[in-house]
Amino acid sequence: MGSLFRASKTLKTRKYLSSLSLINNPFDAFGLCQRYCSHSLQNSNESAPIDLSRYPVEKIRNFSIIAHVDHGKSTLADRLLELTGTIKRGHGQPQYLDKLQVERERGITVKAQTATMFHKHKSHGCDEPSTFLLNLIDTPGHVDFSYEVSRSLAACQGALLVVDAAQGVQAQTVANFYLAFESNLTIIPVINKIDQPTADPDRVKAQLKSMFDLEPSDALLTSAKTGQGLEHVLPAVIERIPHPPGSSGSPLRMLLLDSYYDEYKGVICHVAIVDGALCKGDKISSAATGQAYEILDVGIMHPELTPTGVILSGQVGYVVTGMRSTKEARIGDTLYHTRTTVEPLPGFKPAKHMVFSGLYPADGSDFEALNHAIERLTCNDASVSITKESSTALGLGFRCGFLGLLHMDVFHQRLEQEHGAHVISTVPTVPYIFEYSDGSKVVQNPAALPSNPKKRVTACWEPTVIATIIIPSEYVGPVITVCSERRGQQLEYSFIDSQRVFMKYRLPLREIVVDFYNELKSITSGCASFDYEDSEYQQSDLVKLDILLNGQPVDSMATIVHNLKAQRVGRELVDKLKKFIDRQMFEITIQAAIGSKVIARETISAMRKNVLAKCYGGDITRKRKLLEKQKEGKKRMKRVGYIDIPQEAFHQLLKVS
Ligand SMILES: Nc1nc2c(ncn2[C@@H]2O[C@H](COP(=O)(O)OP(=O)(O)OP(=O)(O)O)[C@@H](O)[C@H]2O)c(=O)[nH]1
Repeated sequence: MGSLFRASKTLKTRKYLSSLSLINNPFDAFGLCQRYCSHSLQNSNESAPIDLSRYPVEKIRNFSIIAHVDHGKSTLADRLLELTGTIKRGHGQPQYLDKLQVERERGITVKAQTATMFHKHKSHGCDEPSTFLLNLIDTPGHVDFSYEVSRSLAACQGALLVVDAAQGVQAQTVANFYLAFESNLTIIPVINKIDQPTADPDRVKAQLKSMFDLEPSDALLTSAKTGQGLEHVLPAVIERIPHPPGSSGSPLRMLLLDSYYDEYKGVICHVAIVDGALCKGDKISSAATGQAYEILDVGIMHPELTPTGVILSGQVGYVVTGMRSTKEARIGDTLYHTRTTVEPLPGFKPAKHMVFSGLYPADGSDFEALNHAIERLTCNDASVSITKESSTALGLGFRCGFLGLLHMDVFHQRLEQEHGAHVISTVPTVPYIFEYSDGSKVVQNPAALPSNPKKRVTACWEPTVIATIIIPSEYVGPVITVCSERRGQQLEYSFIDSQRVFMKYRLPLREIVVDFYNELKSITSGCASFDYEDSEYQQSDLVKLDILLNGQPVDSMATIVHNLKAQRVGRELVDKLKKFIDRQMFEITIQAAIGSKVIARETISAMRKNVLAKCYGGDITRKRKLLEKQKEGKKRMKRVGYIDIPQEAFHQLLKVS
């Protein structure tokens, strides 16, 4: 009954709009929206409870919260949402905008989230306070998700740079500052956690001045935990951050920021209206694909999806179109009214895949189920690249490209938790370039290389990164040792203040994807902070390391390593496998080899079945015959026997660097 009522109401609205002969006239979008809104407000509180036409660009502020991991972005976002009445105080759900189960369990933000708030503020020179529309974007802090940060910043004119009052400036503070700075955003420094006993806001102010030239007097001092100083945050946002450019009277240009799949509504796109206005029922086209759609629903995130029937220039909101899959929703795409001509917006650089790994169903017969789970998850995480592949040991599976190791981990966890898939993942690898006499090739799967690439390969290159490391000065020695062991080259070394050192290293990506950050943290008692950005390829002496079980190479365990490290990595892999492969009825030899040269070897002895159990006393020759038969059988098993490799063995291999 309810849906029938809604449907007839929508029909009435559309008839009303057609009677105004505006529905197909995109140039009069703003007029249409005004009429649509006032009409809707007169007739229904259900479809348009918030009248966005009251918020011209001058009354809008779009800002992000950026910071190093755990400096309190999501907690600060919570407090601002409470302060503006967007969510109830004591809603019982800390880090409200961290909606994914994995975000709650790990206490990290993985996906940027937008929330629209309304705040009354009396501007300088005005007699009366007026209400402003504020769009807050909470961003992830971890380096793997900096792509999310740069996308969010495209919809903003300002950013709150949150810094922990005790920890001070850390590696991702530096990275995020430069992302915001390069996007020409107004940066408001917020020194958070001032309630901590070890807080030293003056030291942090001095760091902000020396590293980023941010004035100490501009810094806001807050405690998102106790609420201290929070009353100054939103006035600073309104006073210091400029309103978005653009005008609602211009032809529509809408930037597609993100998309996800909802069981009931289909694809939901997060958008920023750069110019013009958009109404429910409008026809829009994609600049990337040329595909046309009708707007079925439009609104804001307040903080849940709240239909408004219209969104106007400068606002950030969501649209539901008839898109069937998120593959149609190209992040960074420009959407515009069909039959208008607009200059597409610059969009975003495509996400760069740093790490590749094979994903296989734990049970070979579950391939279709895994395929389905991956398809559904990539609807909500379009930054993963997927291609099908097959392995002799693991059967049919997928080669997936991730933004980093944490991203890979989070993807696995979401596959298991949200889609019930059980997967085996292979050793992560980085994209190497191998040059053959007939051209070069990017290798994302070591199994694709011939066993002795040196015979045919004329040169090989590996990707490098520029790493930023910030540490207390007493740990400089051990950190330099670890970086040189990982083939790093120091580029910069300076003091942030009397206690902390800032270093820049060029490191091969292969060396940091596996366990580098954990090692850094353990040698610095958890005080190191680390960030990286990708850099150029460098020529390198690489070899393919094969793992053989009973003489048979296991393609899914092959890896590419630097020649100098091959011996150590081979030994570690063989030792780990010996620990995790169970004894079987036959002997198992585990070997690591480069081409035909075996560089490490271990043996797992056979379990012995007592074939003489039923022979009570009696003839020695009969016993001998039984033992001979057993030996023969074992030889045969060793040749044809299928060795069970537990999932744990694959997981352990991930940790060998
Ligand atoms: N003492 C104190 N703790 C705080 C304050 N703000 C946040 N915290 C705590 O710091 C931890 C991290 O806070 P989050 O808000 O999740 O940090 P975040 O920057 O969003 O973290 P990521 O999303 O992982 O980057 C949580 O345990 C918070 O309770 C504060 O002002 N004072």
